[in-house]
Amino acid sequence: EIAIGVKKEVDFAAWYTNVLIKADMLDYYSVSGCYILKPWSYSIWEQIQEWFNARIKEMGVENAYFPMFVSSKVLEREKDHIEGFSPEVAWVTRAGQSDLEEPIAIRPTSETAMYPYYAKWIKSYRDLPLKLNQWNSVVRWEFKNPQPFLRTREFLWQEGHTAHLTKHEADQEVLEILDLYRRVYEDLLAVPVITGIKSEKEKFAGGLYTTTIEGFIPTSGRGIQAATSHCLGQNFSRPEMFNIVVEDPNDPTGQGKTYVWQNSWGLSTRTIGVMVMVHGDNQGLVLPPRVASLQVVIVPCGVTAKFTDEDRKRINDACLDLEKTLKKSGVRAKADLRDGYTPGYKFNDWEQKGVPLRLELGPNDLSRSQTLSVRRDTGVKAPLPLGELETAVPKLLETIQSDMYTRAKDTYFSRLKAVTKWEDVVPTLDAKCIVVMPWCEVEKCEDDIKERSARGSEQTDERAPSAGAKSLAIPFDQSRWPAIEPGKTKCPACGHDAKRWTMFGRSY
Ligand SMILES: O=C1CCCN[C@@H]1CCCn1cnc2cc(F)c(Cl)cc2c1=O
Ligand SMILES: [Mg+2]
Repeated sequence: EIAIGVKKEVDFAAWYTNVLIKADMLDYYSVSGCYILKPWSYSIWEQIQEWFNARIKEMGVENAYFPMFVSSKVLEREKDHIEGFSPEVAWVTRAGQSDLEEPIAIRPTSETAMYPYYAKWIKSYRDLPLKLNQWNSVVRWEFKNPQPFLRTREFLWQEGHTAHLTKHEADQEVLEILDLYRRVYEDLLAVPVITGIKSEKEKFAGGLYTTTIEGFIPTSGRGIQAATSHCLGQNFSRPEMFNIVVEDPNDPTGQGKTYVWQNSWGLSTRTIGVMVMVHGDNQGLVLPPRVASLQVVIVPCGVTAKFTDEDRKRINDACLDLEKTLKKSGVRAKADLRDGYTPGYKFNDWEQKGVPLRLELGPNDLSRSQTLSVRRDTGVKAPLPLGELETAVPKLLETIQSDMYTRAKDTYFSRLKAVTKWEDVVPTLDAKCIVVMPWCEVEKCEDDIKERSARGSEQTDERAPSAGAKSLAIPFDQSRWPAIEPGKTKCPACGHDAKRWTMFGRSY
């Protein structure tokens, strides 16, 4: 039976929320747009945190904590930084019965909370580089319909904010962090991403450039910005902004000053939503073993009513032995000895929760001193000799991890369509694919593409118009597509000279 009650390809939005509820990942909360992260999903965030935290510390980044409150005069420090964002800023206006003198913003991101203090603390080039990170939550009072993990009014993330003496140093770190983000998705979550740079229109307006990892959700055919690493340039350190300036040791006169070069980078619990959408199926969640809080569940089988109590005990003890053996070899395993539930019920329960591997153990298995393994990702069953579990199970988990990644990567790449003729754009988007175009990189052209690619815009029939395509990224790796011949290859949208292959698509 369809455990989730609705098929993924039939009603994706309903499937998504059903999976999250049935897998006990979250619960709805009394404030709309907010969700409770239950242990089954929070443990995934903890795995990501542990992995990422260790690696940024190796880079010399230190964790700190700034207050969540930002005074209005500080937040509005630079009009154009927050223009466009201000409708989503949440404000504290009252405490108890009394109104506050000045409303206080709840941080939507921490640049304006942190950088006045960067200016205070950075007095000499010897104070550089300053590399601080925060694990916190931010609030953005979005009005578009919320989606758990993907668009919520409060979300958990990390936000790194660094200051450097030179652009070169900042440029290097931007890419180093971006590669860590790529690895969080590809190595931990088995989710493929494409690294690249954002167009001028799509970048963080307050920065110099934005690098990004772009995910892809095959079921909806939409791209999704999976994490970003911005170089802010000197935009936030210049005098009109936070005036973060040091003497320049590289200046031959010895009198020179330089504004510091800054980066900021963020990865959020959106990671979890992407992982659910990419790997989940009609039985529910499918967890990559690397981040599964439970990697192996052991279920006693074949124990029927006619069995004596000591038979039942013999099987249960054997399951407990398996659990102990696996735990000793570093596998997160658990024997499900719950009374009153049939094996079938337990199978369904753990399949919905996405546990990567099930080991069934019945009297026949015991007599052959083997256990029947069942993979969650493919359903493939294979007997494993009890004596070889310490090596066979970790190996099988690694195989599951890499197979999940390979399958997702093959799907992603099969949906990247090189398009050189405008008439192929909308059909490609409608086929739930991403358009990769030799693009001119002119912002006006980008606006046109978005407008002209909104389905139902050019055709006469007013079918439900769907959002146009926006540029997702200019991939760093251009070698996947035929070389663009400067002055020869033309942009399919406007006919100007194309510069680089660029991904366009509908997106979250
Ligand atoms: O994306 C990241 C990584 C982590 C640190 N921050 C940057 C830029 C954040 C842009 N951004 C994003 N959303 C915002 C919402 C707001 F209400 C206000 Cl006032 C500002 C912003 C805003 O600057
Ligand atoms: Mg936003």
